[in-house]
Amino acid sequence: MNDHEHFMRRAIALAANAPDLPFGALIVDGDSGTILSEGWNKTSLNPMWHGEIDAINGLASSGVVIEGKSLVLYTTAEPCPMCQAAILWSGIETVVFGTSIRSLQRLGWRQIDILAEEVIRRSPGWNCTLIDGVLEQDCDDLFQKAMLQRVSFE
Ligand SMILES: Nc1nc2[nH]cnc2c(=O)[nH]1
Repeated sequence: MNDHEHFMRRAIALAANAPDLPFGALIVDGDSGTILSEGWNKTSLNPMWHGEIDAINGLASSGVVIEGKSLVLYTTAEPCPMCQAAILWSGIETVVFGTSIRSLQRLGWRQIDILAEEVIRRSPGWNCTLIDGVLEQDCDDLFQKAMLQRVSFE
């Protein structure tokens, strides 16, 4: 298992905290491999509290000095435009995700139709590398299962 898969497994484990909305995220120091913060979707408390926002807030309130660090964010799903903008503002260099927004839409998830790469493309001078499709099938399965559960309760 490579590092990306290792940390994506952790994002999947974090997503289990929100089985109906399995968006798990963590931020890692890319040089040392230290996990700096972890989060998951808490939109039942606040509609903006996406998994990525939870991890970013956790890092901001941890007191860890981030200057000079190469931050990598792992998330079970491609960041929405709100999260991708927050990622740019946070200086996170690399985002690694599992499921794509297109896959989520295919599985029936309501998503804002702006891809993370489009947010970056429209932000010249802001640097962020996207790495997609890490443990994609495992992540897709999480979202498919959550959607099937949801439909069966309707
Ligand atoms: N990536 C991502 N997309 C979402 N769409 C709705 N909630 C979330 C979330 O927490 N993360």
